[in-house]
Amino acid sequence: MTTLEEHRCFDGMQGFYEHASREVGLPMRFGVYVPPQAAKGPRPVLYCLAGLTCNEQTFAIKAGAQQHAARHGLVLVTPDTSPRNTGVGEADADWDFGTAAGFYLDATREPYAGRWRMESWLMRELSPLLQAQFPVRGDRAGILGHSMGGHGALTLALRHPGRFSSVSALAPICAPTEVAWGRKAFLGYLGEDADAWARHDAVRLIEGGARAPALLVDQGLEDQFLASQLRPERLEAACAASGQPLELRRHAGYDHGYFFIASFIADHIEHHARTLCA
Ligand SMILES: N[C@@H](CCC(=O)N[C@@H](CSC=O)C(=O)NCC(=O)O)C(=O)O
Repeated sequence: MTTLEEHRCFDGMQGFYEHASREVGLPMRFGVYVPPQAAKGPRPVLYCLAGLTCNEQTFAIKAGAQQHAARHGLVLVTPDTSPRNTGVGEADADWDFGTAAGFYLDATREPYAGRWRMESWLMRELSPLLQAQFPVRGDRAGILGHSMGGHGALTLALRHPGRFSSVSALAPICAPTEVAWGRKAFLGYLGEDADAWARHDAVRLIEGGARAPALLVDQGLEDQFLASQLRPERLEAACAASGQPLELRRHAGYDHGYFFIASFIADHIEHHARTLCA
């Protein structure tokens, strides 16, 4: 693991790191915020997944989460959103597919299958690496995400029961098989395999019986992607029909961006700390 940058932040340390990923076969980057309480021993960890066009620095720089993580003693991890410098030329053609648009799954379709292994990287490689290199408790992890990262947080929690004790999302893509961003990504990464698509769709997973810890979801009502790409009402309906606990909060006036995230991130950190730091 290589340290790229480290910065003192709210008496803890915000760093950015790179390691040679076995799963991806390329260097992968991630950010880690270590809170001051970690000086006395390992702390619970909260994975923060960013959206389309973002990298490992975006959430760390723009969300304003560190001050709240420092208060509660949570380690924050901000993984990059896709492999980089893959040599797959077409991966750089669009902002909503390929580079910076990994959708937190393992691709099965060429030319993406070898490198776009975001789910395996996060779940099988980054998690043990963090426990080995940082003061992180192995038994207490939460996950949150924004937009494409919200899709990632919901689906990873639903697909890996027991791995995350707390889950939340801001403006998540709730039903990717029904919207353009998701359909484009799933076709490109998974091909025309409808069953595989359903296994990476939060609404379909919940309808199929998968369960996650109680969900907190915030959504701005002036979000430019609300009706076309996000569809929180589909998550609301699936949770109501199946008994999956969900608190969905709708906020007048807020759009899709990081000013929205920064406005509600304290509530999300609090939501996770209530379980992870109990
Ligand atoms: N370039 C796009 C807008 C891209 C965008 O809004 N990205 C969001 C995530 S969208 C879903 O995953 C984001 O978080 N951007 C980073 C930021 O700093 O705001 C367009 O032209 O519409």
